[in-house]
Amino acid sequence: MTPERPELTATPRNKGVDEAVAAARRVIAALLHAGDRSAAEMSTMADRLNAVADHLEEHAPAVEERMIDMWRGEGVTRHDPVTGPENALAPPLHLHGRQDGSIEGVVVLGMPYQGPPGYVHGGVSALLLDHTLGVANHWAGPSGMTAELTLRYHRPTPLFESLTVTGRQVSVDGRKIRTVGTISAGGEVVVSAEGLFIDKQLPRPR
Ligand SMILES: CCCCC/C=C\C/C=C\C/C=C\C/C=C\CCCC(=O)SCCNC(=O)CCNC(=O)[C@H](O)C(C)(C)COP(=O)(O)OP(=O)(O)OC[C@H]1O[C@@H](n2cnc3c(N)ncnc32)[C@H](O)[C@@H]1OP(=O)(O)O
Repeated sequence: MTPERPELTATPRNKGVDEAVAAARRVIAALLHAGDRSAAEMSTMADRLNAVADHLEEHAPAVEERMIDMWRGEGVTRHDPVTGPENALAPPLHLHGRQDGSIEGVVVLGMPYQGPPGYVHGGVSALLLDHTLGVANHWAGPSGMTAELTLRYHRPTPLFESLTVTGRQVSVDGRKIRTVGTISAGGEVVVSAEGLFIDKQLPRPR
């Protein structure tokens, strides 16, 4: 039996790379928050962070090997820049399926995602919606690559508040897949999206 709210994105594990990535997200947000107004000694910070990066680079597998890994099994939902618990650029948005065939997730965006003062960058909203529409297609049936993405920004999208992101496949006509989605804040739609996806799968690294 399908659970009532099936998970469509990987649940972050409180260990391994997920745990380190969660810490990296904190560092990114804290650096932006602190800025040069902070009392922290930033050149010491830079040395410490570079030492961490040196260590990681030294122990990382070859890119080709890692790419194969990323596209195997559950890996497909672990590395993307929207939901991926292994990707420090991902807020991350956690998506689940709804009984009506659409999908939904909730996210709070902080300073690293700022565009206009106090509000989310429009390109970040586009990123969230492109990905959510793509996952909505996977959930509903045929999926593909984004050919067109049309956005309407109705109201500024607030930082530091719960945002609900939704996606729903509306039609499939041959290879053409049409999908819609929204971002809402406080129960009001702030961004809406319409996407045209073309049924095409690029080969996975192997
Ligand atoms: C069971 C639940 C499991 C849930 C699992 C959860 C997660 C899923 C797992 C993995 C998730 C991973 C990712 C999914 C999420 C999000 C992904 C984000 C999406 C992207 O980030 S993706 C990158 C950006 N995207 C591109 O990088 C595309 C570049 N582009 C191309 O690669 C080609 O351009 C392509 C392929 C689009 C088409 O090329 P093509 O050669 O295959 O087809 P062709 O050109 O013949 O077009 C066929 C018919 O579409 C019409 N058509 C085409 N383009 C059109 C347009 N723009 N406007 C209007 N009509 C258009 C033609 O007019 C023709 O129409 P007609 O047949 O009527 O003549």
